[in-house]
Amino acid sequence: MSLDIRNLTVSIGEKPILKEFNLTVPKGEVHAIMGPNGTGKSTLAKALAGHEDYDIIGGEALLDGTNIVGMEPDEIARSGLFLAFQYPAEIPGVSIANFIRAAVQARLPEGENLVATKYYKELYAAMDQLKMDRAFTSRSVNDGFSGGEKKRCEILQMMMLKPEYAIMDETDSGLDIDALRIVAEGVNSMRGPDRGFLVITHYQRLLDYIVPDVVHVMYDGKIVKSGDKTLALELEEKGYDWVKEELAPASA
Ligand SMILES: Nc1ncnc2c1ncn2[C@@H]1O[C@H](COP(=O)(O)OP(=O)(O)OP(=O)(O)O)[C@@H](O)[C@H]1O
Repeated sequence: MSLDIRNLTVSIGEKPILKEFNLTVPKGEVHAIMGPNGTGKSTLAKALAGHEDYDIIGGEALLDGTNIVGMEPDEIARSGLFLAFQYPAEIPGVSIANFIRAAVQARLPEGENLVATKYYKELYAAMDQLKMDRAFTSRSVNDGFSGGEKKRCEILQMMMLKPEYAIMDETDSGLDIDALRIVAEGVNSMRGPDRGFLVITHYQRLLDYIVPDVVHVMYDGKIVKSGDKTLALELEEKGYDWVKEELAPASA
């Protein structure tokens, strides 16, 4: 059981961004992707989530064997893939409680109804874990939230939806040190044999808290190097130039 991305080629307008991209994240593992700005990390996340601006012109993305390429975003979410956005959208007029409730309901088998008392009990427990004030439940999704509050709200959604696979796009950006730890604990509490994570980050520090099984380096629309968690430390220390030099030693 895995999220299996095979030869995925994605363009924005005429510009190719992902070029025959390959990656497998088995259930039970946490994979991290690092890489210089503009190499296509967010493009990967958004293309997998079915964002309309990204044209998938080749390849497939198999979620436990089912190809999600071409599916609508809500169908992809119902299939068990969750994306925590780098820049979460604001949804004025829709409360967090109602938004998450509708999303959780949509993932239930047809004919099954969410029991309100059970839902709120779980919601409050997750909010307590993330140290979110309960007053947030009645606020509109992300409307006027600080950067860190938006990221906590994303993790709250993930904890309630319990996806099979979660992609986190720079969830650590904008978090203060305490919030980083709390968010990481939220993620760690969800780690297990039935779930896979893909964590996109620029900073090794996040990976001290969410310890990855595999670290990948993405460059120019492809994974160009993979290793264990020590690769992140090496990147932090040496930057990306040595990886680029390894790719093109003749021109270095
Ligand atoms: N909607 C868009 N329209 C045009 N170009 C885009 C669009 N979205 C992304 N791009 C371009 O695609 C390339 C890859 O962007 P992407 O956001 O995937 O990179 P990234 O690796 O996530 O970068 P960062 O580390 O800075 O977040 C960039 O050159 C970017 O300018």
